[in-house]
Amino acid sequence: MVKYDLLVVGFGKAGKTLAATFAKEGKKVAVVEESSAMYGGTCINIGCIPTKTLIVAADNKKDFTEAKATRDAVVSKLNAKNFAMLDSSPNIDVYTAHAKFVSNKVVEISANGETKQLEGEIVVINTGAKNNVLPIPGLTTSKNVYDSTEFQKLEKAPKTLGIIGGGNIGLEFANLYARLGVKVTVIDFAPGILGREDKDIAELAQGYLEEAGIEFKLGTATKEIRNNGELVVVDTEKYGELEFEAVLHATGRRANTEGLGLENTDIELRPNGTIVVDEFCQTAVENVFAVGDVNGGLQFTYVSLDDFRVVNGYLHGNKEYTTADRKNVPYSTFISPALSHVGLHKEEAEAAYPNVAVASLPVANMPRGAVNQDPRGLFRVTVDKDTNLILGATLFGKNSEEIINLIKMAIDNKIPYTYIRDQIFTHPTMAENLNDVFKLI
Ligand SMILES: Cc1cc2nc3c(=O)[nH]c(=O)nc-3n(C[C@H](O)[C@H](O)[C@H](O)COP(=O)(O)OP(=O)(O)OC[C@H]3O[C@@H](n4cnc5c(N)ncnc54)[C@H](O)[C@@H]3O)c2cc1C
Ligand SMILES: NC(=O)c1ccc[n+]([C@@H]2O[C@H](COP(=O)([O-])OP(=O)(O)OC[C@H]3O[C@@H](n4cnc5c(N)ncnc54)[C@H](O)[C@@H]3O)[C@@H](O)[C@H]2O)c1
Repeated sequence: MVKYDLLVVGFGKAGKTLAATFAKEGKKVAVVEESSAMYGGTCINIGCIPTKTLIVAADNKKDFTEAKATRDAVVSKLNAKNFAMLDSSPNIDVYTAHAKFVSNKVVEISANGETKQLEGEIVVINTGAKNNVLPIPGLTTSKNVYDSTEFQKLEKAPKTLGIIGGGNIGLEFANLYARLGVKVTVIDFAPGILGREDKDIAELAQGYLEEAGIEFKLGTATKEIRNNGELVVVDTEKYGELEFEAVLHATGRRANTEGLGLENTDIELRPNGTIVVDEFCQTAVENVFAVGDVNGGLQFTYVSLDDFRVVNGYLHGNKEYTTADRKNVPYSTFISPALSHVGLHKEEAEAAYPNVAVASLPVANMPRGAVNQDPRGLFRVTVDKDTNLILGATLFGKNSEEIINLIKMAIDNKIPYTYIRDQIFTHPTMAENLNDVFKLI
């Protein structure tokens, strides 16, 4: 048995940051990662970074082969950098092996036929999530059907692509592949895409995606998937049989707790496989934490990083910040243009506050829209007129993934909308239009 001050299971965002922090303080740390292809976790290797690299490459008019080569180069560089960041520390042992709990604070690791037990005074579970596999007959047995991880390995783009699931992953890949010249069809059982957004904004987004050549087959279940030679047939309830060269399925991601041996511990699981934690990300076992996607919170890299802040504070005697204090988490969907949101949506705000003002400004009216030669999109802000505080914003337009963070800061710090309305911004920028949209309140 090898003993450590901190044992991290899974090389995710929160865990690797805790490992580096504790090692700097002279603590003995182990990090167990089951695959060398995953040093740095999902975001670096199969998630945010490779997909956004592909999107930028396509924006820069690279073809599929060039875009894929750029993606692969960025991923291998960051994978190596992440490994080196931990491995170069004399206080960290990185084990490339599958970890399985044998008791509350002991995991067994096995690699290359060798088995070892590691014990942590503090244990952090950061095993992330994996692609959900729906029980559709033929989904796992048909040729040319991929999840988002396998799909990124293709060396050649299909001519026609069916995407089952029009969520974040589905829409980002749909827009990307349409730009690369692929005929894309999105199939979803929801009646509309982007269901949590204001209806008119979701419809606007769908319109832009359709202009990009994407077809939508919504409000339908998929009965079966099978092959017709090399082609994939998706048999849908509402639209009958649809045929594609390849199919991507992206219908959510499930916590990675299967095969982790948690039945040998007192750690509790929810029915959907996520780990039950308190507001410090602590499991039912003292000093055993679960962070990132595996604990059932929002599945974003920056939420995993925020779990790090919570656990790190707790372990250093600062219990001021908990997950219950985490509010106004912004998000962006990287379609073209990017769709970003923070705080309440229009209807939520109107239901919660008696005196709400909502203002919208089309990108077509913005000087930077003309400069960018891209008039698509809309900025919408929602304000409580009784206090002048901002309740929410949807920024749909180029670079909104950057600007949305400004609004989050304003909401968190209770900066009244009048401040942003009258603030000096650089020109010509997308951000300066916050002056004008708040002027409409
Ligand atoms: C295609 C795609 C695009 C995405 N785009 C974005 C985006 O733009 N922005 C954003 O914020 N989020 C995005 N996400 C979500 C984001 O990637 C995840 O929320 C985030 O990476 C989760 O990090 P984590 O800390 O939970 O762990 P992860 O980074 O998932 O790390 C978990 C690690 O644990 C390892 N592991 C699992 N089980 C074991 C075991 N038993 N033993 C040893 N190791 C194990 C895994 O191999 C993995 O490396 C995207 C996800 C995908 C799939
Ligand atoms: N830009 C980003 O920040 C970003 C990008 C990609 C992924 N992510 C994260 O990864 C998570 C997983 O992404 P995702 O796209 O897999 O999940 P998702 O929850 O965003 O979307 C899943 C989609 O699948 C659909 N669906 C479910 N069952 C279906 C069925 N039987 N047939 C057809 N459609 C069905 C749902 O209606 C939904 O539209 C996201 O929730 C997000 O947290 C974030």
